[in-house]
Amino acid sequence: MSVKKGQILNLSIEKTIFGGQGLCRVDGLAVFVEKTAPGDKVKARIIRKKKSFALARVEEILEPSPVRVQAPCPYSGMCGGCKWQFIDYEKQLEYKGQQVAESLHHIGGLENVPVHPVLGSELIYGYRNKMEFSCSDHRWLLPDEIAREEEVDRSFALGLHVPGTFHKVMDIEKCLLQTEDANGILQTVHAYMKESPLPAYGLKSHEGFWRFAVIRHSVARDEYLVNIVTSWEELPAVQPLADALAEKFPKVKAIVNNITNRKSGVAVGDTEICLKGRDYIMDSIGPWEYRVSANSFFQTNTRQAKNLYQTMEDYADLKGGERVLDLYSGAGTIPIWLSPKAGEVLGIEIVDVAVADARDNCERNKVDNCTFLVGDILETLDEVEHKPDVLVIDPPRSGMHGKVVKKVLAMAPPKMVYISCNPTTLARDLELLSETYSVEEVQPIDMFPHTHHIEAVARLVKK
Ligand SMILES: C[S@@+](CC[C@H](N)C(=O)[O-])C[C@H]1O[C@@H](n2cnc3c(N)ncnc32)[C@H](O)[C@@H]1O
Repeated sequence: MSVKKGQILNLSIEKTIFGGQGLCRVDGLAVFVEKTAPGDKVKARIIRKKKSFALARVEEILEPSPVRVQAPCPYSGMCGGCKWQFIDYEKQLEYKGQQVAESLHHIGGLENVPVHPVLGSELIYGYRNKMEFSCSDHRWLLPDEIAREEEVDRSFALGLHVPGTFHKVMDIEKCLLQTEDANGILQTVHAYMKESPLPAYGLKSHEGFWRFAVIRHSVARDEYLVNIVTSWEELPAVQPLADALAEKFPKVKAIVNNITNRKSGVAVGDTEICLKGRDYIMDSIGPWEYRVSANSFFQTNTRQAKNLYQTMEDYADLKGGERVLDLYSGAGTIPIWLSPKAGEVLGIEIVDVAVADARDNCERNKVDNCTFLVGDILETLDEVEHKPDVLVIDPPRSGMHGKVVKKVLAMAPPKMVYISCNPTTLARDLELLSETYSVEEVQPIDMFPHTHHIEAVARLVKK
């Protein structure tokens, strides 16, 4: 049977793929079906047909999979924040483990790499220490809102994006991935911005004032940082919001205003103004205290970050006195974590504020064997004078630049630990590194319950 666009088919979902969709085959053709779980039997419409695959949308669930559970969030199924709430958590872990193993095999061509069972997250709701909410001058309506469209004010939204879209923002009252207090903060910011005479940013027109509200929580101290991102500086508009937040929420210890007129949908300002209290919060991972500024990277699941760093330390297997190089070092969390056993650790990071945090964090923790270089790894790697004994790599989702991989291979450290938040780029990079390194084992760690995202730590040894 040849599959055609518009056709309605009865499908049995076999598995999930990276990206979170369900997969089944129709006469050998891969059909990806959104919002389904393995074991689902669905009636679905083909919405796109390509030579090697098709996409289908569910019209009706004929028989739900036994792995389905009731999703507690009212936005589940519509919001891009987390798409897997309707799948039992133990099964999510199983699927994520399979995806890591299959990426290594299919993308990296790496066979027989031991992939350990996924380490689950202690908290599966309220686990995120940072949420970024987008403003929009056009509220995207949910199905039940479409029915009463006239009653809904469509001129403002503060919330999360519809999956895969840059301009469709759903208005979010609360997000179950953050704390209750953070939801209270979100509602106060929402009410203030909506009432403000200044307009929300238009994601198509690129005009408007209010751009993002970023809420950061310190698990160790139970304190909050709120970052209000605007298109231009206008203190009379933002200062009353900061004052109101500080008065209503004593746990809010830091409020900043990032200002950017860039069109990119990134909540980072070209300038930052401290509106109230500090311009950072303090958090801990394990025994270490870390200062975290609005624009510094910090692992978003603080409790699980401890397991991530413990795995990284186990894989680095320092015997004492080694020279360690940490690429993509953020706020210095990994160098400080390894500092008691290492001889010296050099971190490289592109964001200068994060490096300032890293240096401050060394002082606070009385660590004196870590140094940092600010810059793009691609160029800054050339400034590294001494060959490291151990290399730790923790790049963004896009993985390492091909030229960085070449430089790493030329450096040829005896051991490497690669931490990745994207199994596909992990597999790609490990394949390139496997020229000289054997991948001994991989430990997937779930930092992001209810999403398809999965962190993985790989141990590499020079052949
Ligand atoms: C996944 S985070 C890891 C941070 C840190 N290792 C941690 O555990 O918190 C990746 C970091 O790489 C930095 N980064 C991204 N591209 C970079 C580049 N080309 N050169 C240097 N650093 C980069 C980001 O700013 C971010 O801090």
